[in-house]
Order: sequence, then structure tokens, then C-alpha cells
Amino acid sequence: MTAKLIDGNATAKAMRNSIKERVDARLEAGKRAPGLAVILVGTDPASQVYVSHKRKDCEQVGINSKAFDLPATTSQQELMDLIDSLNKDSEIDGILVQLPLPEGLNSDQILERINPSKDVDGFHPFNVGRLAQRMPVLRPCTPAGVIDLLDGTGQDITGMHAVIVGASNIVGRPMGLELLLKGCTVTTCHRFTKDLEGHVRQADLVVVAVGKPGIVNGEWIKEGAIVIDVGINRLDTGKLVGDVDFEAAAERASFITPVPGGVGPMTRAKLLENTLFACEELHDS
Ligand SMILES: Nc1nc(=O)c2c([nH]1)NC[C@@H]1CN(c3ccc(C(=O)N[C@@H](CCC(=O)O)C(=O)O)cc3)C=[N+]21
Repeated sequence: MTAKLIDGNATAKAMRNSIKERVDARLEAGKRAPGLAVILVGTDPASQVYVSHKRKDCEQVGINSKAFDLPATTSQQELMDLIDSLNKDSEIDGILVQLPLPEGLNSDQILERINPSKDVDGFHPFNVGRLAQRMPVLRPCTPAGVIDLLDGTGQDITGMHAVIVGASNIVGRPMGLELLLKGCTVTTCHRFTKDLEGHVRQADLVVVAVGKPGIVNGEWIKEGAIVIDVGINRLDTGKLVGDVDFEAAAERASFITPVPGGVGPMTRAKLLENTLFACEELHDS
């Protein structure tokens, strides 16, 4: 392997430590702890694991997490009412609705109900619009975490041709906005893209967020390119892998994120940072 590994675990840990210090300083100054409401609807096992991680992360840095575990039979109206009450709750700085929601619930309508100042996922159209217009407030956690990882490499990505694979609302689209803001020339590929290989071969920076192991062949990576793998796929063997064929990509890349231990831990750390930001800058200032 010739690529340097981008260590998301270490970067996330340093970020949590600094968040903890800032929270402790608040408490010493007699201010309240930041509060995060974590809402889980239904019993999807993967979602249960993710949510329990997020709650532990909060505990570790001194953020008060308030758990709402709702049955899969919860109605749209009940969930909307819960959001309304959390929007009004002065102890709550962030509201996280774990996705995907069970079938029958309209997640777009629910996410749009969250007060934009409590939208610590950065999914609300207000926050996406602010980012699109170069005035970010709360930024989507995964793309913002990727930017921190890129900053950590010490490479200047200004003017790079960035190719994003995947155009979801939660990663691909905001990732393009973040990279534009960094001065990249951005290409976004998606299910209708005709020559994925041709685009990836041109990229100085590749960000892959599809959720399909091997969607990017490692041999497509240009010599010296930076590779960011957002995919998290559990194989039948139990092994976690990303979307990029890691071994072959690492032969060519200059920097590459591993899975696990790359982007995932940063997504979680950014959620904590957004919650503290909402508390200090949007609610308690
Ligand atoms: N409202 C909402 N916000 C989210 O941010 C959100 C969501 N819903 N639904 C699900 C996805 C997925 N997601 C992950 C975050 C961190 C890891 C993570 O830390 N992964 C570890 C591995 C953990 C393991 O071993 O399973 C790693 O990559 O090293 C994984 C997945 C956030 N999501």
C-alpha cells in the first residue's frame, strides 16, 4: 500500500476531547449543559446500535441526551407533536430523528418541522439553503466531517477536480456544496451517470457515498488522488467494508479513509459539535 491512511478515529477523538473541555468550561461558569433529543422510531437493529453509540458519545462529552424510543406504529401526527414540544423545550439544543423512519412516515415533512436552530443533522431545507448560498449555519455532519478529515491531511484541495459518487440529500448533495465552498471543481455522479469509470479516472479527489461494496473499482483511482469512502456495508461474513475496493485503491491513492475508522466516527463527532454550536451560538448567547 502506498496511500497514507486518514485516521477518522483519532481525529474524532481529538474533537470529542475539545468538545468536552468546552462543555466543562460552561458548567464551571454555571451554565447549563447542551441537550440533544435522540428520537428512534421502531426496532431496526442497525438503527438501535447507531443510536446507542450517539447516546454514549453524548455522555462522554457531557451533553445531556434525552432518549425517545417510539414504537413503529407511531403516527405522523404523534411524531410532529413530539417535534413541536422539543422545539419549545429550552433545555434542548438539538433534535435528531434517526433515519430511515419506518414505512408510512414522511421523513421530509418531519425533518422540515424541526426548528432550523435545533437541526443538528443539518438536513432542514433552511440549513441546506444557507450552505448552498455560502452562509452555512448548521452543516450536515458527514460532509462537514469529511472536510475536517481533508483539512487534516494538510493538502490544499483548492482547484482540485472532486468527483462525488452518490447524490443523496444527506451526503452527496451537501458534499458537493462543501467542496464548492473549498474551491473544488465538482462533478456529482449518480444512478443515471453514463460513464462512472471515466469520471472517477479524472478525479483528484473522490468521495463515494452509495452503499454498494465495490461500486468504485480501485483500479479507476488516478495515481496520487485522495479517496474518501463514506459507504458502510456489512457483508454476510460480518465484515464491515466501504464502497471502494480498498486494497487496489490504496495502491494508487495518496490518502485514503478506511472503513471502519474513517468517516463514520467523524459523523458522530460532528453531531456533538453541532449540538454545542447550537447551544452556544444559537440558543444560549
Ligand atoms: N438522522 C440521522 N443522522 C445520521 O447521521 C444518521 C442517520 N440518521 N441514520 C443512519 C446514518 C448512519 N450513520 C453512521 C454514523 C457513524 C457510523 C460509525 O461510527 N461507524 C463506525 C463503525 C461502527 C460499527 O462498527 O458499526 C466506523 O465507520 O468506524 C456509522 C453510521 C449516521 N446516520
